[in-house]
Amino acid sequence: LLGAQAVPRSATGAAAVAPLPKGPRAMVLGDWYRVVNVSSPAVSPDGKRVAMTVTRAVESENRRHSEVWVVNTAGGEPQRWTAPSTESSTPRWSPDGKYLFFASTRAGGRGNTWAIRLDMPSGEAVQVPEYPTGSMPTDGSFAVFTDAAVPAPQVPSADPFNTMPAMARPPFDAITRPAAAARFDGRHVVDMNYKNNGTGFVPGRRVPRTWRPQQLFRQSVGDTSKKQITSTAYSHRGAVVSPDGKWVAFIADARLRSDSVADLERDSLARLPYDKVRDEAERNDADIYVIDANGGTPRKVIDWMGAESALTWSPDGKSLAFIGRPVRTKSARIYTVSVAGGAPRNLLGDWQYEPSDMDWLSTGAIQFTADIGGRSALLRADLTGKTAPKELVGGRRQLRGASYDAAGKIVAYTATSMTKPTELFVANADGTGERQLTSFNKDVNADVVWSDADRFTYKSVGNMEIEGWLMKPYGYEAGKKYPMVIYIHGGPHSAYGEGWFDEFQNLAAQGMFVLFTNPRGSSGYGADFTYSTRGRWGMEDYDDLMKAVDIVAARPDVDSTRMGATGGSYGGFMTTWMATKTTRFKAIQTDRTITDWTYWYGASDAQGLTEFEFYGKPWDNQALYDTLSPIRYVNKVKTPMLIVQSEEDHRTPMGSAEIWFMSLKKQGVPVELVRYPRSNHDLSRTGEPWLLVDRLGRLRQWFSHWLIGKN
Ligand SMILES: CC(=O)N[C@@H](C)C(=O)N[C@@H](C)C(=O)O
Repeated sequence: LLGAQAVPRSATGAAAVAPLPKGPRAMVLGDWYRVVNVSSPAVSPDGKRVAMTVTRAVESENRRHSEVWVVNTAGGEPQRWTAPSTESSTPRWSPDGKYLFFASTRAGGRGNTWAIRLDMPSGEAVQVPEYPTGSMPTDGSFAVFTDAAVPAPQVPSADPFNTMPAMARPPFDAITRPAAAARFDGRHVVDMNYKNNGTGFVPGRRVPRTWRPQQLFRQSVGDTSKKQITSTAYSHRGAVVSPDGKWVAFIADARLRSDSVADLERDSLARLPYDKVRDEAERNDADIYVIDANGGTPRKVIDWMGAESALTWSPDGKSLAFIGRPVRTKSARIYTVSVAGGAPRNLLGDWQYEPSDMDWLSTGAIQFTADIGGRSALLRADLTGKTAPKELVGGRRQLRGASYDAAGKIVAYTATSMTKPTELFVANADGTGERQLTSFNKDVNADVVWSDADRFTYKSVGNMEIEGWLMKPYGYEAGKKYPMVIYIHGGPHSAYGEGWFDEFQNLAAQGMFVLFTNPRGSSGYGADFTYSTRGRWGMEDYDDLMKAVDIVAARPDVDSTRMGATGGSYGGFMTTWMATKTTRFKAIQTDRTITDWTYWYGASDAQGLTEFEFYGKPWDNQALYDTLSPIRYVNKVKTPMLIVQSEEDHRTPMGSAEIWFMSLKKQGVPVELVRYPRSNHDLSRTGEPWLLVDRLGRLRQWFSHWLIGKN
């Protein structure tokens, strides 16, 4: 009766949790549930407190749980501020200090914005409809936000298909109809975007296509009425109010064309075959505008070629800063421009790295975080643009989510390093006086000896410098030889780095070296590096990976006869590609894999990736789609492979894994396919905890079996 029946179908049942041995010791799978994640720090306007989201796994219930916690910047124990019975996250303080707002799914309210009162004792979270959410002037008297002014079109209540499951209903443009509404529960598809990795299948429209341009609204604090200040056929994006409350800056179509015209033009261009002159040219789809905060006619601030984002006012209200990217293949820069107009100033010059999270502080400084290869740092831009930005907080770690007090004196951020899961830190805004404010992971850190990694760089094809890391096995002893597994990241435009990572720790704990690198194509090294693999996937980036393997295999403590490879998504493509090109690995694991780019193009929710990277659609460039598809060379594979795939992965759908599995089976190559239910492309990151940990266990077992000879 137990057996298959004992496996729960969903995350509802509670299960007993086995106690773990005291440390110091190697990580065991159960430790995964103990690691706490800290995110979304928010410094109070007076700089005295920091609120944050704290997320833990609830092992017995196979779920994660998030709460809002608060800690004094002066130090002391962090306190939980939201109820353990509900999910709460992403806190933010009202500028007047009266409320701590946060997102929550608790029942009995409208929308998901809730607040804790700070100006009087109050036990329960409340909703405050008279306190608007949006961009506020310095005095915090009102907020500006964007919303559609017209309601979404409703399907008539008399629609004969209303009783059907949403995906089964015949979409608006459909020619066919169910023989009987009650007898068809399949999926009827007419539109291109009918599935999405996160949300799953997306029902088609039951009404004609309409446009609902985003308008500017303002709402005063203490008043629930919302005043619409624009009424246009184009959308307003990224709206920000000037510090004095008189103006609103926003981003909109460069010619203020209606959303319908801009969308229809984009749709028809997207149908054309790749054309070098047209598709590689700089485009000006959007520009920056300013409008009176009570409405009127907008004025264009600048005609700037490229895409603008992260619009921010200077504290004196005379200038605007934005992050601009001239074309997709060029690095993003921070620019400032006078509100009166004129040429924007590039503050980063030809600095190699790209900004994110920019703030223009009330002290006048522009600060931002940036990935510097595999680490990240907090930096201050030179407002003249003459010198490279100054690193304020850095080191071999990853910083995220910088948040400042109103005076621009204090900054809080989360940080993680190779052997330290995320915690909250605070420093003076100039980077001095840093202190760690939380130790949520104290107990697990005391029990588990997390493995550290040595960073190295090496020269690869074309003299390109590549960054890599080698993580030592748990219990490493000089003079002994250990197996090694190389990890290959996805994207391909993402990166590994200087942060605690469950996957690396999982294998290092089994007594293996873990090698990871950022081959060309990775993000974090500037756009030239990121896009240097365009049309050449699996070529020089493969060489970059294999050169790292050569370097490590030559070490006296690495057993080059016991090497493995693993990777997910683009890394899944690369592991199958490797399997067709070399037999030097004793075992490979391929995760959320891609083995045929033409199949992937048709089945994935992200065709734009290869349309750009492979210079067109499969029928525009079929030879490239074929040449770069591992399935074309599957007859060369000799290496045992573990394939891990999620049933609801719409990014890298199951077909690639199925054909790989069948091809290896037919050739007698050892292969296992593990298919995870109720999970999508993000199983290894945000999947159900029991399934996620099960996957980590399979990787341990696979490599232990083939590389160590134990299971
Ligand atoms: C853009 C994108 O989703 N690419 C996928 C093929 C991919 O490689 N994703 C990475 C980020 C992953 O690890 O899932």
